[in-house]
Amino acid sequence: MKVTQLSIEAFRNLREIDWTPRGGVNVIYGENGQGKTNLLEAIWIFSGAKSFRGAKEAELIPIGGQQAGLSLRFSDSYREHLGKLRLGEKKEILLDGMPVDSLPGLSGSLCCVVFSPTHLNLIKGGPAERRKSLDTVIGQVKPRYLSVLSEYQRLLTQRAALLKDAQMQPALLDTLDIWDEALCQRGALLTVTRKSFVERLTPIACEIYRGISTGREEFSLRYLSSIESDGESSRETMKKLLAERRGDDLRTGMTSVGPHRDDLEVLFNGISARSFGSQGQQRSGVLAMKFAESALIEQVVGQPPVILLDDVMSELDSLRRDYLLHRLTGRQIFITCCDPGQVSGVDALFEMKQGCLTGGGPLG
Ligand SMILES: Nc1ncnc2c1ncn2[C@@H]1O[C@H](COP(=O)(O)OP(=O)(O)OP(=O)(O)O)[C@@H](O)[C@H]1O
Repeated sequence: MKVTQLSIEAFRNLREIDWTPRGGVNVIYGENGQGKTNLLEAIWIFSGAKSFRGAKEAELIPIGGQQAGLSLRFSDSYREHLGKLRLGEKKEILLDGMPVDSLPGLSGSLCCVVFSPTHLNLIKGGPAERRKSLDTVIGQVKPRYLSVLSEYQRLLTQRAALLKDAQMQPALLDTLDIWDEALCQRGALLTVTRKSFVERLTPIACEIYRGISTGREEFSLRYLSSIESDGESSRETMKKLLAERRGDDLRTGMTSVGPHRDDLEVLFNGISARSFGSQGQQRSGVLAMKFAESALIEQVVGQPPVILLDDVMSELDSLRRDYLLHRLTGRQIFITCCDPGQVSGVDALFEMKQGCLTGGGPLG
């Protein structure tokens, strides 16, 4: 996949940008706080995934302004697409001229993998970070997964309200089985999809980890499910566990089993990377996972995703930088950095200064 043109009317601190990137390695350099990450975010938003900085939609609108407006032309192996976004009071999202009701509705058209320093939380942070990361990448290759996820989350909220209300009106408990049935149907589907995704991701991530790490430790990933089933279906197991724990759930007002409680364990030589991994090991582990995502997206959708690398080159030594760029040959890559001298094999160089983008001519 390739981004062929990005036009920005207004987006965060970026204004009136009409940009034609190249097919290979695009480097956007500039001092801190100029708008380099904002530019990557402007591309990423068309993937339909949530902001990789955890930003709310309102934060994308320029401070003091009323609206954000941007459009992106991108192509896959079959055709060119045009996405248009207007955020603010008069929200409008269009894909190839057709209205889309929300940003997640764009999922499945532009596949991107992003890696920024905040992604170190994938190992250091809590389970929610890892679940979100898995959901984001699965959602890109299976947009239907996101609808099931949002139904599941809605059912969880409704079940929590019911558990609470049932303390005052016990008759409401009679309806709990119906909610649990619906919850288990979605919950099992999410669990099975995540597990099989992690099974496919693991060998690729291990191979990449071996390539980028100087250590000899074995890298592995394990999906930890709260509904581990022993032969029976995940749905049956979840139903059984929900029934067993109904007393606890009534007391706490929360649902204690299901994919919202799961985790992705990252291990070095079978030991928790979160608790025992060094900074360098953790960084290499996250990179391996991110690059494995890219390879897996390519396997599933049959074409490579667009790669967004935000400010990560300065954190890597030259051997790792070269290894990664070599692995990414043939893809369109956007790299932001302060010092463009750190990146080799650049196809086009752009400078970001106070929200304005210049350059892109032949490299001197
Ligand atoms: N909604 C907004 N409206 C206007 N300006 C914004 C908005 N959101 C962020 N900014 C500004 O954008 C700038 C940050 O841009 P960005 O994060 O892209 O910087 P950067 O070039 O990637 O910097 P660094 O190298 O430090 O990561 C800051 O000056 C910030 O104040």
